[in-house]
Amino acid sequence: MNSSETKQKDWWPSPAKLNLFLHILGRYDNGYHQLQSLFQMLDYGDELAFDVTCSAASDTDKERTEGNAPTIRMDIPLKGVPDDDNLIIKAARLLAQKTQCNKGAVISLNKRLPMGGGIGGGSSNAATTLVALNHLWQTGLSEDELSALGLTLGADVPIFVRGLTAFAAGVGEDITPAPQQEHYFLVATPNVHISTADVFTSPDLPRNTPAIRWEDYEFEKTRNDCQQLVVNRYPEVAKLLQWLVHYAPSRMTGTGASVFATFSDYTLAEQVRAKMPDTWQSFVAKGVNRSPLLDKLEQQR
Ligand SMILES: C[C@](O)(CO)[C@H](O)COP(=O)(O)OP(=O)(O)OC[C@H]1O[C@@H](n2ccc(N)nc2=O)[C@H](O)[C@@H]1O
Ligand SMILES: Nc1ncnc2c1ncn2[C@@H]1O[C@H](COP(=O)(O)OP(=O)(O)OP(=O)(O)O)[C@@H](O)[C@H]1O
Repeated sequence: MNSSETKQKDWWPSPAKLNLFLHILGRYDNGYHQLQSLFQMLDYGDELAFDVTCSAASDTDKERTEGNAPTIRMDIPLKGVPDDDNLIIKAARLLAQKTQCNKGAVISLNKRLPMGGGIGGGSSNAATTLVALNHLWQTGLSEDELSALGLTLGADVPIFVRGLTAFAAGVGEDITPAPQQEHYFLVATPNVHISTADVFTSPDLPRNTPAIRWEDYEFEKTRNDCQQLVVNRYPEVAKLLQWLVHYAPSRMTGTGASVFATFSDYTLAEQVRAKMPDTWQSFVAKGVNRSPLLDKLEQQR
């Protein structure tokens, strides 16, 4: 893609998140876990652009299903993720189906976030798709309706639809906005793939952390209940945490593999990043209380 094409697109932010802590309180009958977590929105992430189509799919379009089904497809398929499995396409199809919308979309993705990193890439992409297409297709769903729809795609989708730094309980859908001091985070990802489902099905995972009251939250008094298991299984995550903790308070996010270190100063975070071995992918971002997706939506109205 050349730079003039990039400029013409109207990009919608799809920010990353961090789990500043993640406690596992128990397990529901359906196998999902009862969590408590603090989701911190970041001012850094992927971007999505939507080329809305109003007519039926062309005869040559492989995406054409039956009758006059609209085209919903990626402009360029995400590497390793067929459109049928891509959460962006799943979200768009779900919205079209739910609202009986007869418009389509060709969707471009500027992928910056490491996939399967515990920073919410796919879930955030799904949420941005729901929010943006609900606006562009004028399908008129409320934030509550979009969140409920998002939950069927993944536990983290509702928090990205809401777009606020927040405490989350239940499987992640019971959200209480919780503005935090806006720190800078050095986020680093070792070159290992960790399956969220594998971590959650491990017999070694602790599942009995007592509930905390939100008003009692302090970073130092909390932890990520998945971290020890991941550190034991993945020496690269252990090595990265040992390296980071030397500079700042550090912890794993989600089920890994990404970890974050917290700084009050941007320059300091970048200085530490500059010292980091190249084998670890990394970025520095600001923790924000309001997601850039909400700002984008507001600009459109
Ligand atoms: C743990 C977190 O990373 C915290 O941000 C997320 O809640 C996981 O969110 P996600 O990747 O969107 O999760 P989903 O796609 O809904 O589920 C992936 C897998 O994680 C497990 N899972 C997820 C969320 C949850 N509360 N309990 C679970 O047990 C389930 O085994 C599920 O098969
Ligand atoms: N649009 C998408 N972006 C990234 N991954 C996607 C997307 N659609 C489907 N996936 C699949 O989802 C898997 C998990 O990716 P994702 O980046 O969402 O994980 P994660 O960062 O661990 O998320 P979370 O923090 O919500 O657990 C990928 O390995 C990929 O196969």
